Amino acid sequence: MRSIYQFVDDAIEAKRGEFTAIADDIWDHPETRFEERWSAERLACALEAEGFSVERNAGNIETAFVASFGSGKPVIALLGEYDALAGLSQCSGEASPEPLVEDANGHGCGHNLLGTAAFAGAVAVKNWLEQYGSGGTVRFYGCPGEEGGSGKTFMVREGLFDDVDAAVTWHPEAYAGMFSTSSLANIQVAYRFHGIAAHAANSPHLGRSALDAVTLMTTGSNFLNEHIIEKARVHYAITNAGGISPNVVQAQAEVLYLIRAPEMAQAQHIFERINKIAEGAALMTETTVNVRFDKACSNYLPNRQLESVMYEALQALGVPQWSEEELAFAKKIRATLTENDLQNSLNNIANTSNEEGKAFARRHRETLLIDEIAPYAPNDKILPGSTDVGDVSWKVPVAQCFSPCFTVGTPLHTWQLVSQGRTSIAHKGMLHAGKVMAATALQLFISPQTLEACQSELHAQLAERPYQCPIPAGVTPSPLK
Ligand SMILES: Nc1ccc(C(=O)N[C@@H](CCC(=O)O)C(=O)O)cc1
Repeated sequence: MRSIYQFVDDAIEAKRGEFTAIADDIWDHPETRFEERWSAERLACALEAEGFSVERNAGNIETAFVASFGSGKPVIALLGEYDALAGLSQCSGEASPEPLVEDANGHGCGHNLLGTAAFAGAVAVKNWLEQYGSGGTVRFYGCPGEEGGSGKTFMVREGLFDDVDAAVTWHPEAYAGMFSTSSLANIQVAYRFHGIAAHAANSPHLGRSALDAVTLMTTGSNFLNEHIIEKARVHYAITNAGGISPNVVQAQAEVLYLIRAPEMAQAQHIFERINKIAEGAALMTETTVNVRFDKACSNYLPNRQLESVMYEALQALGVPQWSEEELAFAKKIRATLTENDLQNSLNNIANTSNEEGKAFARRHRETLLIDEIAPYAPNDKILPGSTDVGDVSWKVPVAQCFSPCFTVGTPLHTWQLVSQGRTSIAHKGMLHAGKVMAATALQLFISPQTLEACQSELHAQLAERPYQCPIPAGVTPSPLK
């Protein structure tokens, strides 16, 4: 048998055109959380055409689906995302901010690539199972609403991962490496204040302002910020300011909080304190407050066994090489980034490893497109962000890699990222990630001992810290309003 690395490389290269077309199609239809109807259907149909059987509306979530090929154990999952961000519309391949459609959505986190690479990986695994397999199931999980929605946490709560043995995924980045850190747990919760409308000049004494309550609540939580653990973060967005008329006392107003901490228990503790601030604000203003739990996700639990399998695949497969045209475009993008953008991006790269990682980041200060694999070292660091892959990682062993899709220094959630997400640079990184995920998954089919080692590692952790889904029963996925 040829090496599995050669196999996945051939399998994915053979359909390069189809995969890049899907990623571009999803880029062309940017849909925000839980409204990814077009994107989910594009992938679901492509999976059906490849012989997968597709369960749509998985877990009763309209834009979630599970595609399976094969039968029996082990069940290995590839996780794909396809949601976009609001307000980030941008023409592709441009080195200046130019919305494609004013005020429209855009793929500012590269999820058009994320979902498509997982699809490519699933197809390569399926091909291998057909030719060489002796049982087992490969699944593609169509995971909606990662951005602010925690789609996967809902999917975990609905039991969709109950019979899965391990999962792999990735995230587009400026470099090839391992997602070796934890991430922040978070809770998102909406506070809606109800007051009494009144003429703001004639009878303000009869009005009770919900907007005052929001203002006092945010003031209170900003004071709280100094008295919580250092790594926690409390952000908010005022989602309803009570109208646009200053001469009407605002009868309703809403603020959406995002509370983050390294551990879910810490986030829950801060959430309780924020609830008291909300009650205090209502008391001060003689308004009432309604608390709506929106969503939550757990911190990510790295699985060192599975990570080392994936890192081996990454090293065996090598990294994309860049053409003169790609480097020339990257140079133009780099010219739009600040020194602070670059430093922040290099810090993020350094954060995924130890001293070697810092040296790697320093070495790439002038690099436009990285063509070297970042060092990997298990560490206790925390990504300053959250991901709903966290909840999957408490359920089954998970490994995640990064793949180079963007110019070094490109921040996530910016027009520069949207612009690069439909170029040959992004396509190369995406196909590369598909190969790494496929090869990692195949090792688990080939070596039951390896899979068992990954599972023992997780079970040892769960014995000490059992998992509880942080989203209470009854809470349903909420689209961006
Ligand atoms: N490899 C990554 C995974 C997630 C993110 C990220 O930006 N996640 C959002 C998720 C927000 C949420 O969970 O609500 C965030 O942290 O704000 C960034 C890199």
